[in-house]
Amino acid sequence: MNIEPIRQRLSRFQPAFWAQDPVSAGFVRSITCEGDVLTIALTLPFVGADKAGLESLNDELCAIAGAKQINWQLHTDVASLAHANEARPIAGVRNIIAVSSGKGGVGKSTTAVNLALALSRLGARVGVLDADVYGPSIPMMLGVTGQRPASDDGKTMSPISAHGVTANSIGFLVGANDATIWRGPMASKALEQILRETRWGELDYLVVDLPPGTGDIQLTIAQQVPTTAAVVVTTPQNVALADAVKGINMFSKVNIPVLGVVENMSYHQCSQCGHKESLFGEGGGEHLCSEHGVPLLGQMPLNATLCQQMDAGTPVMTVEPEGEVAGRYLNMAARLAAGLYFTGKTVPTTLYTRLV
Ligand SMILES: Nc1ncnc2c1ncn2[C@@H]1O[C@H](COP(=O)(O)OP(=O)(O)OP(=O)(O)O)[C@@H](O)[C@H]1O
Repeated sequence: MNIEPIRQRLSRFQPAFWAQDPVSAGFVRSITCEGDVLTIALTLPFVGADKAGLESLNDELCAIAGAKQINWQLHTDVASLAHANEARPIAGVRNIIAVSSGKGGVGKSTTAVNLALALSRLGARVGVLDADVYGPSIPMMLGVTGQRPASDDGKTMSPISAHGVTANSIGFLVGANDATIWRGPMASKALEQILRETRWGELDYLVVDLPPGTGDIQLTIAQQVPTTAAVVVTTPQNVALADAVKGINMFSKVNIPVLGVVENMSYHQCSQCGHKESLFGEGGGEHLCSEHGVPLLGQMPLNATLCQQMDAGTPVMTVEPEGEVAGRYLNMAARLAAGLYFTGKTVPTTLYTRLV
């Protein structure tokens, strides 16, 4: 069979969030036709492929190939991308995504946890590092408060597993109130230890929840972690947006690409009548993104259930994975994963080795 017309059609198709078509991106592994089944095998270097988008080509491809059925074989092997700073890489961890916010309380940890769970649901191996040493909330949000990472050698720790991801946090090691009095150097030393002494194993993505703000501490942390790229979380209020700009500028100062902005608490939708109300103003995130040339990864409305679920340690991604809110996180995660790949530079993967 002449596969050239099939390749040509694929090369004119750009799935959602991709910066290239599958052919020019080098994702097509093989195209074969047996009987009346056309099999197209793709190897993707990120999770969250737009399968529905690809399948929208089925009728056309069948007509081109004279086939009756298309068999898409999607294989994912997440690429390691070069990290943007001088920090020593962590063997086995392919990509590190820092989640930050200029202002406190805008939903940074909520976003970090749900994006991590969404990446995991899309098929990735995911870890979460709670670098918010002054207010570690990841243990509570993952429902594992009070657990302690085990250490069989007295030097390294096994991360805690919850809802399909692994996590470590200063909150597992000291009382939450003890951490808040730490000064900058102490906090960053503690973080260095949790980052490097955790046996993360093989991870496609490590999501790092940074402390809020854009001061020296955040900058030090962003530089001590071998960060691949960052996400900035904001609410639509002017005060939060102004601080989000500081966050974007902070990352650009240390050459860490900002993959996008998540606008959280974008609006309130009445659970009774469905009426939408923009409590904090409208279009703030969009405006910020267009002004600073970064993508708007997504918007998340104010949602009382989401808040209750996070407080109870049963995140929305796990209790209502098919729901509207989870769908928004899955969409952001797919956009994030593709954006990370297309803005990055692929490097060889270093395999995990047990620390001795
Ligand atoms: N979209 C949302 N709708 C409703 N509640 C939300 C939403 N996002 C976050 N929250 C709630 O707001 C509170 C603050 O969220 P979170 O702890 O994620 O913020 P943060 O920016 O990480 O805070 P900090 O500055 O303390 O690190 C939490 O109780 C959380 O459940």
